[in-house]
Amino acid sequence: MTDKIPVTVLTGYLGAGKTTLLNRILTEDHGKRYAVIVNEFGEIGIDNDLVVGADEDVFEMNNGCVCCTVRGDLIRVVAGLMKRQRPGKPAFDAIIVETTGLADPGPVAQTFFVDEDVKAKTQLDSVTALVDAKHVMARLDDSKEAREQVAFADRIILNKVDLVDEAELVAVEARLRRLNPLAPITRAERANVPLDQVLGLGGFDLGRILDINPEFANPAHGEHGHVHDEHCGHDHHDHDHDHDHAHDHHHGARGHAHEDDIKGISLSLDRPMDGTRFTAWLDRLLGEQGQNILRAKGIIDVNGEDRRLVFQAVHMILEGDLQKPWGANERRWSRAVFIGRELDEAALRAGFEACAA
Ligand SMILES: Nc1nc2c(ncn2[C@@H]2O[C@H](COP(=O)(O)OP(=O)(O)OP(=O)(O)O)[C@@H](O)[C@H]2O)c(=O)[nH]1
Repeated sequence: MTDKIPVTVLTGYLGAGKTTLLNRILTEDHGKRYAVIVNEFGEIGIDNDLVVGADEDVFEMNNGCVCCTVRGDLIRVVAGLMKRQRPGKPAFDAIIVETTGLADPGPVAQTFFVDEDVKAKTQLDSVTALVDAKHVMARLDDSKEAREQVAFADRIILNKVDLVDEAELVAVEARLRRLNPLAPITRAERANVPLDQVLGLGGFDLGRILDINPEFANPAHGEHGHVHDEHCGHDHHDHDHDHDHAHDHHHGARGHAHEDDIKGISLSLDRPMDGTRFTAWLDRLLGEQGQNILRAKGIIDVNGEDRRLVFQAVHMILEGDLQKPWGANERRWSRAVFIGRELDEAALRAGFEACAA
């Protein structure tokens, strides 16, 4: 045993159930204090508000895409966490990092091996991948990131088993197994896995990852604490920069391995919305364009309603409910993010704004 703080990385494609699992972890009666780091695709923080009991222990990193920028941010956030103390011990028992659904978890995991300071104080416990049983086959076909997430995992949670039949589950499991022969696969509904199958595993297998990528634990340019990978063609000299949005969207031209055809569109409105009109618009939108909408979610200020309307969609599957009331001094506003292919931003914005009450 070491006194290093264990870190669990939750990965999995958009909408697979990472936040659902996170909320399960945070609400279980375990007497532990977790620091949660959420990295979200899109500019408006939504995940932060969807994590239960979201308070000062949730740290958000909103970046348009995931590469060296996020690792620099991650190092800063983790280093900041390590400085906090409870009497005689660190402020947290463990750290959980929820990566964006579009991220290759490799660079995130790498952070815990290449930065000396982080390495000295933390221990990567495991990388757990959530898999959406209904949509994963299509994603494994068309998304390199989805394949990497599965290949990289120490444990795979095959979630949403309620949405498919047994034959399909068996087929999915066979395919996951081909991508990752070693990680145990646990079936789950609403991420209902026993927590001892996710936390405290001591499961991150560096040897296995070095088989896949021998360069994994080496700083790419051989510098002390260098955290960038060989794909990064940017000018790296400043690890202390804040969010470096400036280079977020140029990877395509540099051959960066992101899914450049996928776009995240953030919408917001400071006036209340007409609930009926908004729901009808969203239903119609998902009906017509659900194939292209990988993920949508939002928090809506509904006219005449004290509670916030929270909606979530993965392709055509939509869930929504009224959640906690707006606080007396809280800014009441509606915000939503749509992530997908071939989305018409102007039309989405116009449709959204037309729902104003
Ligand atoms: N039917 C069904 N829906 C589920 C299950 N698990 C999660 N969901 C729903 O799937 C949607 C996405 O779940 P999240 O936990 O937000 O997924 P995520 O991976 O955090 O999503 P991103 O952060 O956007 O990538 C939500 O509407 C959940 O309620 C499940 O086992 N079955």
